Amino acid sequence: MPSIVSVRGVRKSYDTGFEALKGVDLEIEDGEILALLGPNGAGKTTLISTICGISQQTEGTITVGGHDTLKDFRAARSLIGLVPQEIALEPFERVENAVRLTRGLFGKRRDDAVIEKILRQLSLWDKRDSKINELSGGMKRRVLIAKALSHEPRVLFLDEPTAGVDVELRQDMWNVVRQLRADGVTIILTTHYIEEAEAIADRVGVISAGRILLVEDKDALMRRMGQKVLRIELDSPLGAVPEALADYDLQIEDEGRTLLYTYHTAAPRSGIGRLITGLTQAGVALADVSTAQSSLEDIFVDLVKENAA
Ligand SMILES: Nc1ncnc2c1ncn2[C@@H]1O[C@H](COP(=O)(O)OP(=O)(O)OP(=O)(O)O)[C@@H](O)[C@H]1O
Repeated sequence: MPSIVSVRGVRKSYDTGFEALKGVDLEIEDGEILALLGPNGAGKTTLISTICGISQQTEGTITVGGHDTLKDFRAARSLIGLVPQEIALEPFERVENAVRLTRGLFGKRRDDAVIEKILRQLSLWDKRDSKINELSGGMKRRVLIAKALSHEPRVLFLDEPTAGVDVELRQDMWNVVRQLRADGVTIILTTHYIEEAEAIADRVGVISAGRILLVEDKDALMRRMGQKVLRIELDSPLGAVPEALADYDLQIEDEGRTLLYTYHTAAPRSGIGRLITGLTQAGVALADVSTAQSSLEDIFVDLVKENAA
């Protein structure tokens, strides 16, 4: 898939001298939903602000739709919609007006059909004449998205779209995001919720301490996540894996007292039954058995820890 956003060798130092981005390379594919995961202070907001041209990188280049964000700021920015985390709206403004005004700020001519389409898409059409302070929190978030879409951007950045919202509203937001993607909008969202990335992302990026540690297809990550480790504690130490079990990828640990068997939960058969039978037939006595699942959260935590070390 072609890239809609290219980030190459980007570094960003603030006036304090602190380097928040330490050489970021990232290709965002046209039409994808990319979730950016990272601990507090990782540089997610800095990266988004830099791509959107709100702050300028110290080194490196960024293009959006082929336009350089520094040399060709207006053209690049016109392709981007940004939904901030904080709800910052004029309380007494009416919904439709607020969205129309934002379109005007981008220098786009008035187009009521576009505004209607956006409001309908976000289920705000019935609320178009409501004052913003009369809306629920969820509806206010939808207004923020409508404003970000008012100038028909091709790329939409959502900063923590579901921070602090209840489960039902979260599902609702996910549906909105999926619908926008179906309409051809590329979506980048930052999130602290790993299950959010699992639910809607095509790809997942992990950022920590100003570096991108991983960008990977979500399904590939889920397959990794589907790994389980069966830990078998033995009564007495084992020198080698019994011949009959040579086709199992077994690890011997703890001077022969522990056997580790890694298997995929998605596989039709785990092979555990045959393994236990094989061990018993070979006269190996088991003391205890347990399993542990590696989750996206584990992968994430391990990655971040390794990077900090
Ligand atoms: N204007 C600024 N001046 C100096 N340092 C800053 C500035 N803005 C951010 N930083 C620092 O840069 C680092 C990255 O901040 P950033 O807000 O990009 O992180 P984040 O990943 O978005 O975090 P969070 O998940 O908490 O929102 C932090 O250490 C932060 O303190």
